[in-house]
Amino acid sequence: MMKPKLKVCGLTKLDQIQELISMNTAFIGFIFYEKSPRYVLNHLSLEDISKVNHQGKVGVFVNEDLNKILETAEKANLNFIQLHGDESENFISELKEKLNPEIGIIKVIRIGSEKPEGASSIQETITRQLKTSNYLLFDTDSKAFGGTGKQFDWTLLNEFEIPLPYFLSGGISEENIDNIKILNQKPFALDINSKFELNAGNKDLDKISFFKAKM
Ligand SMILES: O=C(O)c1ccccc1N[C@@H]1O[C@H](COP(=O)(O)O)[C@@H](O)[C@H]1O
Repeated sequence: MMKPKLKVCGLTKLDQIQELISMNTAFIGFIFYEKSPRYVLNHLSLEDISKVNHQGKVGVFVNEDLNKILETAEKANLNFIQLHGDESENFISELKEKLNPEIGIIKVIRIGSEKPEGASSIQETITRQLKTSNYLLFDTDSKAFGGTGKQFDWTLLNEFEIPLPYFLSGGISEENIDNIKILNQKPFALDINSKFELNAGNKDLDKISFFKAKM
């Protein structure tokens, strides 16, 4: 089995970013959602982010204006756009058309406590992303959209045909990570966030390093 890559999301401190890069973290995530307690522009400028020398810089957006995403991607020199809201396929198509083709698109599918009939509509949503997205990311549904530290029922993923590599997210921690063995299709990457913080946006690097070694 291929070992999943690691994404650490919700970064706000340059020293922690450099440390994560030196630990060979594959993806580093910046939240561009003003309502998030990890809103990166309260801590760093677009120029600061643009100067971070890494090929896995992910910008997380929630129902953001298309031009704003394009502008942020260019100014912060992002490598991936994570769409964490209710972005339609038309929106993602238009974004793909206008975005630098070297930037990958990660579409988030938020999963709640679905009834069986909900599962078929999730499958349709998953299948539709094939045309426009490069990756999927499964996270727990919530009013805050993400960063809640809550896990969804991972067994649901075994009911879906997942045609793209995917990031597994939503309350991942050292306590639940062993359960990925139940997944038929293994994640391309694990996305960790609030379970590895001293406070919002301030990561516990020792805890991350321990987790990485255990992965
Ligand atoms: O972290 C946030 O504050 C956030 C806000 C809005 C959308 C996404 C957000 N973060 C993403 O949430 C998931 C899961 O985080 P957690 O492990 O449950 O804390 C992760 O993909 C972040 O990119």
